[in-house]
Amino acid sequence: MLSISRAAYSANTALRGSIASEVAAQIKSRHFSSHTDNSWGIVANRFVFPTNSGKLATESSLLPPFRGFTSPCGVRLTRNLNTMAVDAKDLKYLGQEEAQQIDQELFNEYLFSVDQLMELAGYSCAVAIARCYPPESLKKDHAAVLVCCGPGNNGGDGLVCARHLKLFGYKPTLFYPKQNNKPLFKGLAMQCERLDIPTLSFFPTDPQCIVDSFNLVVDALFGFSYKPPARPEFVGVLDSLKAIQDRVPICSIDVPSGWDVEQGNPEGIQPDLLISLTAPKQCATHFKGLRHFLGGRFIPPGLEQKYGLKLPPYPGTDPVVELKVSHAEAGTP
Ligand SMILES: NC(=O)C1=CN([C@@H]2O[C@H](COP(=O)(O)OP(=O)(O)OC[C@H]3O[C@@H](n4cnc5c(N)ncnc54)[C@H](O)[C@@H]3O)[C@@H](O)[C@H]2O)[C@H](O)CC1
Ligand SMILES: [K+]
Repeated sequence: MLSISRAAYSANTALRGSIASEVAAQIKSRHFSSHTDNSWGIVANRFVFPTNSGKLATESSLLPPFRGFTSPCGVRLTRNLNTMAVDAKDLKYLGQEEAQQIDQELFNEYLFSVDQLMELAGYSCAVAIARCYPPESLKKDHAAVLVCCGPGNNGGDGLVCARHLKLFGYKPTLFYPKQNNKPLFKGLAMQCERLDIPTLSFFPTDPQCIVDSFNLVVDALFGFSYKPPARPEFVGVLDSLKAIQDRVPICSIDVPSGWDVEQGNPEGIQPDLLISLTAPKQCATHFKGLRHFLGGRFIPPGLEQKYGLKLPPYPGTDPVVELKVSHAEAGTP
């Protein structure tokens, strides 16, 4: 076991080189034990560099780099071929203030607790991810997935999602740099820890480490309360996600992180999968990825009518409904 901090990692080129060459040489596993990383202000339980059992699948050994049809992790994604996908044209696309109003009304008028809605939201995200990227189709390290969680409720959805992904047979790892101290969040983080979900204590500065280790990145950094520009402590992470997005698909929860909730962000990350919660936000009209789901099946009909949400019917008992993605329509809510 080896202790490592972010500073040590950055300063130690030999260590970085050894991590990279580990992948090339298909070395079996590497573990980093508990430590405190003050530069992020967090205590991470441990860092585990995912193990590679058997032959490591590299991009070139798997597939041609066809973004838009086949993801580099070997999963075939289809667009608009899913007959269950519904036309999103009738849906209402929410602005930031309206999304926050609905949220407050759910808590104050309908007396839901945050825990309840977060559980349903995070669960629906895990279901949508499993539909698009079944664990058995992911080649790297037993379906290894990196779940990046922010400080707000979007991050809480990510923690719940990570827990369900683990129960679905994935191998999630958390990156949760600014941990929320509220009891709800501490509980969610502890549940992940008890499920043996490790937490990265720093974000690898070498994008290749992420590419080699993870099949997918779940983006739960910021949701509908984000206000650009990103504060300095998150700029590096958002840049790293941009650097790897053509090689490791990003699945964004509710809002692609770093996007203005209404205007989007053409320079920002471009997820392959977007899971909107409650109702899509206006920025979803700028989504250029492959598949778009609606989740968070908890809106009472009275609230749906009051805000004119025109939600599509969810199939059967499903917690998610797939929305058609039509890039010709992007920009017209
Ligand atoms: N009704 C629903 O649909 C539900 C949705 N859920 C999820 O909750 C988020 C919204 O959560 P909220 O806590 O209001 O905000 P965020 O998570 O988006 O982020 C707030 C967090 O981020 C910090 N922040 C804001 N701007 C910046 C910036 N420019 N740089 C750095 N940090 C920033 C801010 O200080 C806060 O700490 C919604 O999207 C859904 O995912 C619920 O889980 C269930 C109900
Ligand atoms: K997000």
